Order: sequence, then structure tokens, then C-alpha cells
Amino acid sequence: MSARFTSRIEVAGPRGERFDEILTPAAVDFIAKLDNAFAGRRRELLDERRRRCEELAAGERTLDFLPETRWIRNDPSWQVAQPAPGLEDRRVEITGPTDRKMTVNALNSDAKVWLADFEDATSPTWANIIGGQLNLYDAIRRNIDFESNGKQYRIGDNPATIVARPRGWHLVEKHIRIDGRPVSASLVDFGLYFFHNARQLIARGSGPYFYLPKLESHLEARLWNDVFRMAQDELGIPQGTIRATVLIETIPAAFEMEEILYELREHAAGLNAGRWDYIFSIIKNFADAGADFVLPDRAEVTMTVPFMRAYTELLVSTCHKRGAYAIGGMAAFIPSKDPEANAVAFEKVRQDKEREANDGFDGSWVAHPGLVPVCDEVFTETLGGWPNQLGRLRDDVSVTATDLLNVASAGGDVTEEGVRSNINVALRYVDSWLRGTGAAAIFNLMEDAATAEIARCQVWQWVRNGTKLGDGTAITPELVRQWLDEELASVRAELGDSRLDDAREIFEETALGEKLPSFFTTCAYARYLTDVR
Ligand SMILES: CC(=O)SCCNC(=O)CCNC(=O)[C@H](O)C(C)(C)COP(=O)(O)OP(=O)(O)OC[C@H]1O[C@@H](n2cnc3c(N)ncnc32)[C@H](O)[C@@H]1OP(=O)(O)O
Ligand SMILES: O=CC(=O)O
Ligand SMILES: [Mg+2]
Repeated sequence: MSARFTSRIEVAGPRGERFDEILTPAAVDFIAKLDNAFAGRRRELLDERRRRCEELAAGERTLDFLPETRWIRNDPSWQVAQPAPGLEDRRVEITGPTDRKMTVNALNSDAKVWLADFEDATSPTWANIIGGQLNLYDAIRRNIDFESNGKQYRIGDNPATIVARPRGWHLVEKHIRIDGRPVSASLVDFGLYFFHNARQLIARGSGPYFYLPKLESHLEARLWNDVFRMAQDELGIPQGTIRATVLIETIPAAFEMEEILYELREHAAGLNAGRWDYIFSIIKNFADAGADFVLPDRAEVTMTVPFMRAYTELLVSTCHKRGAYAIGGMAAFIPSKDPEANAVAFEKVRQDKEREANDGFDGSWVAHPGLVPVCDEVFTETLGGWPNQLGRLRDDVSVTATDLLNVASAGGDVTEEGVRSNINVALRYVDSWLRGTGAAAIFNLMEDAATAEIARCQVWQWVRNGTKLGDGTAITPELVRQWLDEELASVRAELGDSRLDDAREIFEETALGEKLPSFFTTCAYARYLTDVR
């Protein structure tokens, strides 16, 4: 169903129950104002991303710390804003999609923060996006009690602070159109959440807080900062009320961490080490750059390989130099019903959090309520009586461009099991995503858009480089197609028909095509998640 709000603005998505409470004329007008002001710059910055990626692929460019912003890195006088109410203590943060049940469960999980996710953990169907906004709207107003399967869902006395993660700059929301063109998905998710909830959150002693995903440069951070300034002005909310934590999850952004904090300094709360998209970004940007950039099996790219350690060490030292929180990333292990797998998962998560706490992170992420106590315990032990370890300046850290780009330092092998696992996981995850679920437990691991991007991108990189298995067999398109047939058959035997044919099509296109598409989500969204052309 389509509703025209003005001669320029059209909402083309179906009207779900209570969607009109979110898609009010004033809220849609607010998004249109943001889009009018910032759509052009967004497009230019996306063009710049494409240019950089192509130049890197062609060997015409390398990545390094920017000479033109050295003055920002050398200027000792600036710090980011003070921690805002509810964000002083971030020792454990739970992430997850914004469906109704998970909203209540995450808020009650005893985590300090809930990352309410419209990005990696959400399949961006119209129902998920507007339904998710409704759930947040209701949760913030404590109007979300319900019963399901005999269980009462009700927000308790000490809920987590909500930090919403809008979709990245690369995505559009085709169901809202201005002058016939789709608006930026980032502005839709940010705009609706901010418009409806900013004042409520402030009145309740919290505030409008955001995680910003997949940034590739400080100019993209500047764009967000300008969005914040305009949004605060429009609603008459004091400048500097918003807080944003930026995910450093692309390789270009790793070279601009300090500049990103600088651009957002009046709104910056910290940086997060988004490890999965970071690995994806490295593969994507260097997929064509030769054998030195070929990564081993996905399971072998751990946080302790030298180039990943360089990244997290630089992140902590950069943050603490500027008074910003350093938040750790997601260990993919989740609780399991099998006691043995469960024990392994808890031990792996504990080790991951211990490494982060020892390195100086102020807190970290978990994917499941069952993991909150582990993370809490580890950080509480390290923090002592303090809410953070901002005082640990990590002056000992010195990371060079070579350290960040030393992808070969990962070592490890590519195996048949690794290739098959990538194919299998990608099929299962894309199938789930097409059915509207953006985070899934697959083989006892949390899989989401970022981890699935790694899976299909690795296959493309291995094929492109003719990477060899231990027995000398080269990974060719023919071999991958043969294994794809076999893996598909085994997944189909388990799941039934599902959306596996579509998942296969997406896999072939994004893992075996002549060109490596930037994201599987952009093409799959346009083709399968919306009828709007
Ligand atoms: C790369 C990145 O960006 S990481 C961040 C993005 N990814 C994520 O956020 C993933 C978040 N995690 C999840 O979505 C889920 O934990 C999954 C899909 C991996 C597993 O979910 P399930 O299979 O439902 O797990 P399980 O059956 O053990 O859940 C038990 C209970 O915990 C709840 N639960 C599980 N994970 C979460 C979560 N992250 N937030 C809130 N509640 C959760 C379930 O809803 C269920 O509740 P119920 O007892 O009321 O029915
Ligand atoms: O968003 C987090 C990541 O690891 O990707
Ligand atoms: Mg991510």
C-alpha cells in the first residue's frame, strides 16, 4: 500500500498494525528534511568509497595514515565529550535485533547497554524496520508487556541503556521515496528513532545514543556529526546531547580512528572493534591484491593474529588518548544445549573477554543473555572499583601501517572443510535473512550479515587467486560449484525447500561472479526484500 505524504514524499511499504504511529507526517517530514540536506554528500562519499576500493584493487593506491590530518593526531588539546547518563559504565553490552521478545530480553539481561540493531543482526524487511521502531518506542515508554508461550515479558527495574544502531550509509530504504528516489536507510533508522524518542529518553534520565556502523572515513563521521547537529536543532534539543560510538570495522577507517573521534568529538562516546566486518573489509579491499592478502579458513582468523592485534591495540590507545571508551567486539560462540559445546563456548568467550580487558578495553559485546555474566565477571575483575579504564593510556602502543596491513601474518591454511563450511554457512544464513531473520545460530556460532559477508567473500578471493588446498588442488569455480551442489543438497535435506534456491543464486552472484560485489545485502535487498522498484 502506498501513501503520499506530500507531492514529494511517498511511503510505499505495506501498512502494518500501528505503523501509522511511527510513520506520522511529522516524522516522515523530519526524515525528508535530513535527506534533502545530506543525500548529495552521502552519494559523493559512497562514490569515494568505490573509487578507493577500485584503486586499491588495481594497485594504484595503498592505505596509510593521512598526512593532511596529522595536525589532528598531533594536537594534544582536544578530548571527546564526557560520558552521558547511562553510558558511564559499559563493561558488558548485549547486541541483538529489535523484535519484541528480544527487546525485552535484552533490556532485562543485566547488560549495561543494549545495542538495538538495525544493521548486521537485522534482515531489513519493511516489517522488521518499522516493527523494530515500534518495539523501541513501546519499550522506552515501558509499554511493552506481553505473554508468549506461557512466559510473561515485562521490562524489569534496571534495564540496559539503549544504543540504537541504524543501517550503514551504503543501504537505502526503498519504501520511503522522495521525488521518486529511495532515502538513505541510515537516515530512516536514525531519524525515526530520534524523532520519536529523543525527548522521552532525556526525560527518563537517558538520551538518544547511537552506534554508527561501517564508516570508511572521517568525512563520513563528519556527515553523521552534521546530521546530529541538524536533528538536535530541528527538535530544539541542546547540541551535544546525542552520543555516538563508532564501529571501526573497515580497514580504511582503521587509518582514521583519531580523525573520526575528532569530527564527532562533541557527540563521541567511543569506538568499537567490530571484528567481523573488519575482516570482511580487508578481504573485500584486497581481494585482488595477490597471495599476501589471502586469508586462511575463516576459523583461523582469530583476534590473536598479529594484524588483528595491531588493530585492537591501536583502537584502545587512540580512544584513551582522547577520553573515549574502547569497546570490544563479538566472540561468535553462543550457549549450546550440548554440554561439551557449551563448555567450549563459555571458555572461548572468557578468553576473548580476558584478552580485551587486559588490553585496556572498557567493556565488550556479547550476543546472548547467557553470556552476560561471563563478560561482566571478567571486566569487573579488571576494572576493580572503576567504571572504565580510561586512565590506562597505553602509551606503550606503537602501530604502523605495515602492522595493520600485514595480512600474511595470519598464517594458516585453506582447507576443503573451510571452503565447504563457508558455502554451507552462507547458504543457511542467506536463507534465514531472506525469511526475515538477520541473526542465526549455525553450528553453535552466531552468524549475521558481517560473518556471512566474510564467508562468500573468502570464496571469491580464493577462486580469484587460484588458492591451493593442502594437497595442491586449486580452488576453481568448477570445484566450488560442485561443492555448492553438494552442500545445498545436504542443507535442503535438513531445512526443506525454504529460500535455498534464492540463497544459491545470491551466493553464485556474490562469490563466483566476475566482479566482487561490495555487499550481498544491497543486491539481495533490492531483489527479494521489497517489491518497490
Ligand atoms: C558482527 C556483529 O555485528 S555482532 C552483533 C550483531 N549480531 C547479533 O546481535 C546477534 C545477537 N544474537 C542473536 O540474535 C541470538 O542470540 C541468536 C540468533 C544467535 C541465537 O538465538 P536463539 O537461537 O533464540 O538462542 P536461544 O534459543 O539460546 O535463546 C534463549 C533465549 O534468549 C533470548 N536471546 C538470545 N539472544 C538474545 C539477544 N541477543 N538479545 C535478547 N535476547 C536474546 C531468546 O530470545 C530466548 O528467549 P526466550 O527464552 O524468552 O524464548
Ligand atoms: O558489527 C560488528 C562486527 O563485528 O561487524
Ligand atoms: Mg558489523
